Amino acid sequence: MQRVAIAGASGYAGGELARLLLMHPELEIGALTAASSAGSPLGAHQPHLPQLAARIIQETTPEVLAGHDVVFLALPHGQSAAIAAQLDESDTVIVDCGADHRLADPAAWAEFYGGAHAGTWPYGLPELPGQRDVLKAARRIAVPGCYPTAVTLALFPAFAEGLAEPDVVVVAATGTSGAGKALKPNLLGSEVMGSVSAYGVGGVHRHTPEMEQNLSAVAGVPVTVAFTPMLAPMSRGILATCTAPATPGLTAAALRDAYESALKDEPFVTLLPEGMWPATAMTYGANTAALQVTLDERAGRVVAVIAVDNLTKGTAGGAIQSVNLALGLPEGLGLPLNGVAP
Ligand SMILES: NC(=O)C1=CN([C@@H]2O[C@H](COP(=O)(O)OP(=O)(O)OC[C@H]3O[C@@H](n4cnc5c(N)ncnc54)[C@H](OP(=O)(O)O)[C@@H]3O)[C@@H](O)[C@H]2O)C=CC1
Ligand SMILES: CC(=O)N[C@@H](CCC(=O)OP(=O)(O)O)C(=O)O
Repeated sequence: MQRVAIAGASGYAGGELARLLLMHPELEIGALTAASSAGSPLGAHQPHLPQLAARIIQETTPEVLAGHDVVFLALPHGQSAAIAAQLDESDTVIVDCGADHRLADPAAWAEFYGGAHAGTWPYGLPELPGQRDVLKAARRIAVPGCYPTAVTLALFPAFAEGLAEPDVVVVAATGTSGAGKALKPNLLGSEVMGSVSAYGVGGVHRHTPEMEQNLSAVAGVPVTVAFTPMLAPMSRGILATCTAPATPGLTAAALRDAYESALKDEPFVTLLPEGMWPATAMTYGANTAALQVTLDERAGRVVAVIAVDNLTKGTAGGAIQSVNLALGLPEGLGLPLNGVAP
């Protein structure tokens, strides 16, 4: 058994990590830490985890996090880099579920996040071409953002085969848990229920450079992404519609073949049967992405629609998938393939 600490255990990402780790046969939960909730029982914050209800949350300090094989940092942006810099354990796998170590370009960091760029860690998306080999040796892992996970999985097969022009448009709806637990006026139930609203419009959402980074690496040329996120009245889930101009001469059959071939060995990315379209409910609580692709022949565009659970494949499940690789365990160990329905 390898021992695992969760910093940010009172939050949404920390709670999902704990839920999944309780089902993992090779990882056991050690320290559970947070900030304002330190000293209180985990059950007060994660009532869906009765096995851990009596565990007392500790302060997030290097001393408390020391001595674990894996440390998950599910902390607000900026906080994970600060604590990671104090964790001087080269053999420990340190996993940043926040954004601090995702971007390679300091200028993009400065533009979208501001402040000092903490550096870049191996990117925790095993499905990206070549990334499994990187993660097998990793002792630091940057967990992708939830939207970039969805968008990258939806479009990488097209860009890997040169089937789309590098001019992407994404419109994606997310549930409220994406914003974390902190109370925000626009996330009050009375504001969210019965309404879908756009936010972060006009190229300003901080996940834009991360999507561009991933797709540009696959395409081998700079890819621009026009991204419009939306808030939907659901607790979990992302549904992203991703389109790009088709390269001249592309046929629907060639597009389907490319996706089938890119995804045939991917355990967690399901290319749905033709005619079936993704819905967030397909992935609820599962470490899966449900994907469909087609060619809009009239508009000349590749259209990929994808659903993920932002907390599972979009954060905690994806993080554990990468940790499995880093520890030399089977990549899918302990991770749910089946969702919850209805
Ligand atoms: N929610 C999502 O869908 C996704 C989240 N992430 C990332 O995961 C991270 C956590 O997000 P999420 O769980 O949603 O956020 P929450 O607001 O739900 O939880 C934040 C957690 O961090 C703790 N915390 C806050 N400040 C500090 C600090 N200074 N020192 C130590 N602990 C602190 C909080 O403790 P306390 O409650 O005691 O104050 C809480 O446990 C973020 O970086 C986010 O970007 C990534 C992908 C998707
Ligand atoms: C509804 C809502 O606000 N969603 C979040 C989702 C982003 C997220 O959680 O990802 P990281 O914080 O890991 O980058 C947002 O759009 O900012």
